[in-house]
Amino acid sequence: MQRQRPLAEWTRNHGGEHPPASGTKIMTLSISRAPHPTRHLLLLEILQLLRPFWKAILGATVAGAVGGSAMAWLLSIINTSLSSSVSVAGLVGFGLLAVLSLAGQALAGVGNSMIGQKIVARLRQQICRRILSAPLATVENAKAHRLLAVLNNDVEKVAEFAHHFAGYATALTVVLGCLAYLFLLSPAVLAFALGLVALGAWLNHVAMSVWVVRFEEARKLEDTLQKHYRSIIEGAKELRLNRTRRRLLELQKIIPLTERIAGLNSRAFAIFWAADTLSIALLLGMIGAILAARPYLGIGNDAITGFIIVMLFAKGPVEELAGALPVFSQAQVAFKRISALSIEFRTAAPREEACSAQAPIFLRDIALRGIHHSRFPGEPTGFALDIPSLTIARGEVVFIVGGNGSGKTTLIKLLLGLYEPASGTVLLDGRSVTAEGLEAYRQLFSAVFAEYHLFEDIVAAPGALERATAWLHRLDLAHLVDLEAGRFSTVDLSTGQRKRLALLHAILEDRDILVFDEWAADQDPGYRNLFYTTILPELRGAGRTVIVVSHDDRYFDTADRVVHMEHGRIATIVPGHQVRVAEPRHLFVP
Ligand SMILES: Nc1ncnc2c1ncn2[C@@H]1O[C@H](COP(=O)(O)OP(=O)(O)OP(=O)(O)O)[C@@H](O)[C@H]1O
Repeated sequence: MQRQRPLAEWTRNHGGEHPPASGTKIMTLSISRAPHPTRHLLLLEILQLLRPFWKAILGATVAGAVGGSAMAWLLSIINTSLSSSVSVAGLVGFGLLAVLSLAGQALAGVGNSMIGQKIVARLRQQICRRILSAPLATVENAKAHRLLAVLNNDVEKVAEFAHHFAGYATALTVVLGCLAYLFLLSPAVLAFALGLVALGAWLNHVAMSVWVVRFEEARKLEDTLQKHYRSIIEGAKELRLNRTRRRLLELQKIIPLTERIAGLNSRAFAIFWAADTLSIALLLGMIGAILAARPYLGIGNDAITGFIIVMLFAKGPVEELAGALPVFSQAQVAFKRISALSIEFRTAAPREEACSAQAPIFLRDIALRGIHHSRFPGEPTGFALDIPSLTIARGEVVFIVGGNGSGKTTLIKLLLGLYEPASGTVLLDGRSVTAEGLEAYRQLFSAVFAEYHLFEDIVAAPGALERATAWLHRLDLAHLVDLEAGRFSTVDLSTGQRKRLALLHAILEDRDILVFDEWAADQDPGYRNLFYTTILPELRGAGRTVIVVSHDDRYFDTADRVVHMEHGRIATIVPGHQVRVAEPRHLFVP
């Protein structure tokens, strides 16, 4: 693999855009620091999210505006009817305007709630897509608890805002309609009302700038809380065995942290309620002041009663809008977090459609040349892997061995094209694997990692499902697991049994190269023996190339070659017997 240009440089030159889909050789970036989403990038993210819905947004806005204006007109009819008798035409007008106002608001409400929900769905899809297409190192470095906090917590906050958005939008159109009516009534009265609105807005703005800081602080702590959640679920066994650890986690971590988050949120809401009460006090004060100053203002009675009707009518929607502010602030904080993650995961990898999903033809060998890889680039200490040259021939069974932390797993992740090296190349049949070819290159492999995930669905080569039942018998799983509509009936099994099911997944995929990272470590002696002395030779016999990370020195002689790793380097390669490449065929039915 050849590193062409780092993502940071690309992003600098192209304003954070995706690189062109094809014709470029830009590789994915293995390590990316969490970027701070600038206003520009945030705006870009928001616009990208809204773009597909602009017609619906426009329609809902027009419906809302019509509904709000009709409401204002309605208020004018009510006001004039208070001082004079109502004609039949006036009553008909009242009815029509009421229908128009309600229809406009209902349409705006339905439209906005649909748009809100679609935006949330899109947001969820976009984050998942970005995580799915990001370089493995970015996912690993982002840490699971942080990703989960964004996926669960932040998206929910945005969803909550989206859920209420229709109500807010309707309230806003009613308030705007009321202001329009005040203008018709008397520009002087409108000026009063606008002064009031401006004062209220300023008050809320000041309060918001204080409470947003609290919300942001609380949100930061939620990441750590997610980590503790994982500890209490994943560490359930250990925590039950160690009372001191359990008490420490609960008393010194979870309780203080949750209290702190609650305290920050409560203070934020207290500020909101103070600002809200002050705004209502302002409104009532203004009505009182107008009533008191009526004789001196030179404004007609109509205008005064109209003003009071409008103010009292608009109080409800105004309160609703004010109540939306903390929800909006929380959604804003959450959206910033989502965007930061989204931008961090916006990879310079070629777009999906530009990549071939077809595995290339594998004729001769895969190789690493001049590879240097460091887990945390730029840091002088820390693990680094240096592989000047390593070639694995088709049909070979190669063991990668060495002490803990010597770099075996890192080496296979480089061979699989999962990590991008800082320098050096991965070669397939002598040709370097480019960024565009990487996706296809990875389809050559099936792997069972030491830290693997067991999927229930079987995504197998055509015809492989028939072989699955036979393999379930062979691996002594048939009495526990069934095949149901292309999936395993259960994956809730013992550690060794789960690993055997993972092996079955790899075999059913029928790929050219199989990689097993300490597969036999959890197996009983019988299955360990079966793996090394029967399954590996069978795979070799079926023309497969097999790479095995192993600590089982008893079985090293079953390999064609043993690559010995030490401190991120190849210490020795012990040659085995002559490799005889078998004709590829489907993996057999046992
Ligand atoms: N999750 C991690 N976070 C930080 N550094 C890591 C992590 N995993 C591995 N490393 C670093 O990478 C080095 C190589 O790890 P690697 O997993 O490749 O070793 P290994 O030979 O497969 O070890 P083992 O036999 O224990 O599985 C380690 O020595 C460690 O410094």
